[in-house]
Amino acid sequence: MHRLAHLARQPSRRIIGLMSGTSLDGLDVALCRLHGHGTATRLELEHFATVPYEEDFRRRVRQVFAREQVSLEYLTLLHAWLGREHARMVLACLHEWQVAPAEVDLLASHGQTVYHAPAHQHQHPDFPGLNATLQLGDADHLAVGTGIITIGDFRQKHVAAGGEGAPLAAYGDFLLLSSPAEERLLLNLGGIANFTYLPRTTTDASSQHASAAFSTDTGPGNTLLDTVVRAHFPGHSYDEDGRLAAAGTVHATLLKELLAHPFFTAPLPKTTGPELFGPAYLQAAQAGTHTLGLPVEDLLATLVELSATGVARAARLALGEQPAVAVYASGGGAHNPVLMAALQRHLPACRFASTAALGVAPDAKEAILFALLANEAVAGQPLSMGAGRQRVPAVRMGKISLPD
Ligand SMILES: Nc1ncnc2c1ncn2[C@@H]1O[C@H](COP(=O)(O)OP(=O)(O)OP(=O)(O)O)[C@@H](O)[C@H]1O
Ligand SMILES: CC(=O)N[C@H]1[C@@H]2OC[C@@H](O2)[C@@H](O)[C@@H]1O[C@H](C)C(=O)O
Repeated sequence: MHRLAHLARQPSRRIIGLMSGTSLDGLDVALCRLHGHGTATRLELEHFATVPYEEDFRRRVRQVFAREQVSLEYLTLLHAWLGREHARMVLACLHEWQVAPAEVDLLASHGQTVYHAPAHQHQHPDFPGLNATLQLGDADHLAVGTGIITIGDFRQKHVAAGGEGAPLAAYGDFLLLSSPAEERLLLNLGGIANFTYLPRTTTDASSQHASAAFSTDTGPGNTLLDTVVRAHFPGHSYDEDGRLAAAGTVHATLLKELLAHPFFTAPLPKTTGPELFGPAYLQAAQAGTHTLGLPVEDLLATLVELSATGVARAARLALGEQPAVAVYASGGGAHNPVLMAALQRHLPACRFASTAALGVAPDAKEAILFALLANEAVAGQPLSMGAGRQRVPAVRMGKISLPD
């Protein structure tokens, strides 16, 4: 605790942010130097790596991932095992980068979301209106395994304060990427797609512009695309550069059926996950439109269109009929030219670029977010954002795990 108090007073901190997302492609590890805190934060990314998950690793996570019913024994074992595995991966990165654990101030661990249950999605009769979310990979294992003080389990505070536990991106995007020059959407195309809306900053009152920033999920990003590729091409996990989708044709009837889900018209902000946008949702829509035998290229083309339409609809809900803002993309889907082209078509008045144009590596952005949140937990203040229904809970997030 003395060490934490000391750290809080330092002008800068060296923090590793960890993110393991819904795509289960690997653990993102971002070693950051953070200067200051709050709106004065400045960040340097010193090192970044994605430690890929082996097939057997993914198999274990999939035993419980987004499943309504699982073995409680398996879940318990996985919680400890993931913490230990993530610690091992962090140590391997540090070894590679020739950085000693003692040279790192904090580890910020998101863990692995295994179930996301916002009230609108679970509708369980025993828990009406209750938002909940569960991340595995216990932070004590990371702290003890690496010797680095670890801040983990960020999402619970957000839920406790009235949010759905996600997206947390608004907190980091607001601190790092707000601009006096332009209105921005920070669009993350992961397994699930989400964006942060950032109005222009005004010169004086940062509190005023903070009042309108918020983030929301928009629907599937890559998750359904990956599901289809895995089912049709064993050993492959995604449609590289959208080549298969580019060769297909959008099936209008299937698209309409997929878009009929009330999630797409629900007010912002909202969150979702593969619990909803998974194989059962796709199968039901295909069965209902007699398209179970659709060629895989057409199916992928339709799902790209679904992801792009989800983003465009949410952008219109946030910004009106003809959004005309700067959009900065990140996440794996930003590497998919077919998806990016569809987005530009849906939002013709927006200017698209990668977050790289803002100095933030697009694959590292979510891991960086957790480093930022840990920095705020230790040295910052709760941040107030959003207005009305879009109010973002004013909280500092994360729990402290000490190595000894
Ligand atoms: N070159 C590429 N072409 C097409 N798709 C790609 C490419 N590179 C990555 N992707 C997609 O990006 C996915 C990984 O994205 P990312 O790592 O952002 O997801 P995540 O962080 O796990 O998800 P989330 O943000 O929902 O938690 C891959 O599974 C794949 O679908
Ligand atoms: C519950 C959960 O893990 N949600 C993730 C997921 O991946 C993308 C999207 O769905 C987003 O809402 C969130 O992650 C990012 C890092 C966030 O909280 O901003």
